Amino acid sequence: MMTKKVAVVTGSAGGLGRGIAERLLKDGFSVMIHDINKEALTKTESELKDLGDVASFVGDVSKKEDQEALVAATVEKFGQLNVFVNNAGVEAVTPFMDIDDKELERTFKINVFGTVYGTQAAAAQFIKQGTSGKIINACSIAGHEAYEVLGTYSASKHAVKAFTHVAAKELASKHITVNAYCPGVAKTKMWDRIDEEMVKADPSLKPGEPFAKFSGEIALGRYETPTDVANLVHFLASEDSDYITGQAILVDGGLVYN
Ligand SMILES: NC(=O)c1ccc[n+]([C@@H]2O[C@H](COP(=O)([O-])OP(=O)(O)OC[C@H]3O[C@@H](n4cnc5c(N)ncnc54)[C@H](O)[C@@H]3O)[C@@H](O)[C@H]2O)c1
Ligand SMILES: CC(=O)[C@H](C)O
Repeated sequence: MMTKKVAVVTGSAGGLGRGIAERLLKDGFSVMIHDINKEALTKTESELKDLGDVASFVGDVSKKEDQEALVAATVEKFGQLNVFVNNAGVEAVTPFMDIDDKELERTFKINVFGTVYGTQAAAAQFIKQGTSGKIINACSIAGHEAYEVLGTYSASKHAVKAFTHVAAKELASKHITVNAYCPGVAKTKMWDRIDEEMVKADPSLKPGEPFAKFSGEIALGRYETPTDVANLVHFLASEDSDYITGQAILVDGGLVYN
């Protein structure tokens, strides 16, 4: 009997992470969903359980010990680890001159330190198992371009892209691939908050206008859904992507071209 492959998706109580977890369950993975928000995570786990083998783990990606415990709990529950999706992330919306220590620390601790800790914990497990493995990071169009009032966030996603390249180079000899998905504009709770903060930063804007302006520039004429992102992560988690590593792939409907 073939053993089922096992995936972890961080920050998957809602938004893009939940969409990714759903898709990987449909693909036949056993999936450990994970989030800092226990209540939302428990609800999501019960909603996903009919799709396949799902379990949940509450943790904070910015804490190295939590990331290690997440991998340990996954292996204890499902016997191995094959795919680790560093999806959890937070936004920061502030005019450049007002960026402060608190914002820099929070954003970098979650988006950058979290990705590094998750990658280290997953790679250590793949090496211990003596198997190949796939690490898949959440980057963004903001990791390719830089956007006004999104300076801290853009810088954090550029750092995620750089760590994706470096980890891919260093881990290739262990048959571990490291890639990133770079979504454009998806209507999740993150964009609800970005919209609200952009309106606060520029009172000439009305609620909904920042989202409409960003998504209005998408060549394919509609904003992104979690399914659009999950379709790419499905590919990056599959054997079809075995010869791809170190890439930060845009999945944005035609918004950023590089
Ligand atoms: N929504 C977009 O348009 C968009 C575009 C590009 C990239 N992204 C990236 O995709 C990822 C998911 O975005 P989303 O829109 O679904 O966000 P979201 O805010 O809707 O969901 C993020 C989830 O991560 C969890 N989380 C936050 N901090 C955490 C922590 N410290 N530890 C564990 N979990 C934590 C939240 O509780 C939440 O459930 C993020 O990395 C984001 O930067 C989103
Ligand atoms: C939230 C995000 O990464 C882009 C700017 O939509």
